[in-house]
Amino acid sequence: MSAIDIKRVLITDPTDPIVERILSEKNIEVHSKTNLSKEQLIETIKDYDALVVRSGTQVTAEIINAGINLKVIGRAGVGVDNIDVAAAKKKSIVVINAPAGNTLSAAELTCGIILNLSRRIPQACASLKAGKWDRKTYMGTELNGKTLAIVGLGRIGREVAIRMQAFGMKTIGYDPLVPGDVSKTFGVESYPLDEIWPKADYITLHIPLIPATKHLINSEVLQKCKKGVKIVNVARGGTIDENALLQYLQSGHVGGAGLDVFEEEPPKCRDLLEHPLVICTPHLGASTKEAQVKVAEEIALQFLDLKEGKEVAGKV
Ligand SMILES: O=C(O)[C@H](O)COP(=O)(O)O
Repeated sequence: MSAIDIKRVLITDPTDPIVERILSEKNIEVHSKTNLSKEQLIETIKDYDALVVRSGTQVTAEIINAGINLKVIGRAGVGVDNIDVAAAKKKSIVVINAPAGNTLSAAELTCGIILNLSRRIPQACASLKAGKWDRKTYMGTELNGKTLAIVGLGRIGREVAIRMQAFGMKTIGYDPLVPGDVSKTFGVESYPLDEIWPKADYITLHIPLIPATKHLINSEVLQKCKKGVKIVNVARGGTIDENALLQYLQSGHVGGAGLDVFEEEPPKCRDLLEHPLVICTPHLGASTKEAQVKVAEEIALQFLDLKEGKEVAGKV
């Protein structure tokens, strides 16, 4: 790979200061400008040869084409669905992500959501804070002995499996890239998707948003699930058809949903957010101090490698 001359880096989403520290030690100029409007970003980007974003900045073809000096886009995180990778490739702009740094944080949030769904802790807490003493509504269920279906058995899915096994959950899963003998090594029995749905008490998604996964959870799938199934999404919003989910929550077929990500962010689906069986967080999977340091460091070090013409692990 030929060396990429990175001199000026623009950061447009809140990112740990370690990026700036690592890059400025190598005499790379770094400017952090968050909350830019689309127009401001189009105007600003022409002065930079590298861009660092999280999921907040929409790096559209228009932005990429305005980046007349742009050579690299670094995603301080995993998902690159907010970056028009095809438009970048057309202009020979290298896109990299930080594939490993936020794994544990995303897995831990997922486990927390599963526990919260089983006992409705946020709802019970809100009820008590509102002055009620309602022990009846908040009768829960144990996780022990229940089946957790994990769709996507990559880094995060595996960590979720291992942790939830400690609560006595049976873990099953599906991943087209992970054969059954491999998933067995971390205690997950693999099944084709169609066989997963009727077995699961809880379903958690750990998949990217690509055409094949858009609305993976839809009416047809929910119909095949057990009554009372609980759905967790700390991956990408578009993987669930939110209208279908709301309809199945309203009918009582779905017994709960824990959502950290949404088709549109911030979400506009108020009926879904306000449903009493829904617990939700504002895309916080990677929002821990540890994860943010790790992904920021991963991106900065890869920028230095690209500058030296080295191959990098996060090349998309
Ligand atoms: O894809 C990711 O890495 C996560 O969704 C985190 O997104 P964030 O960097 O915007 O928190």
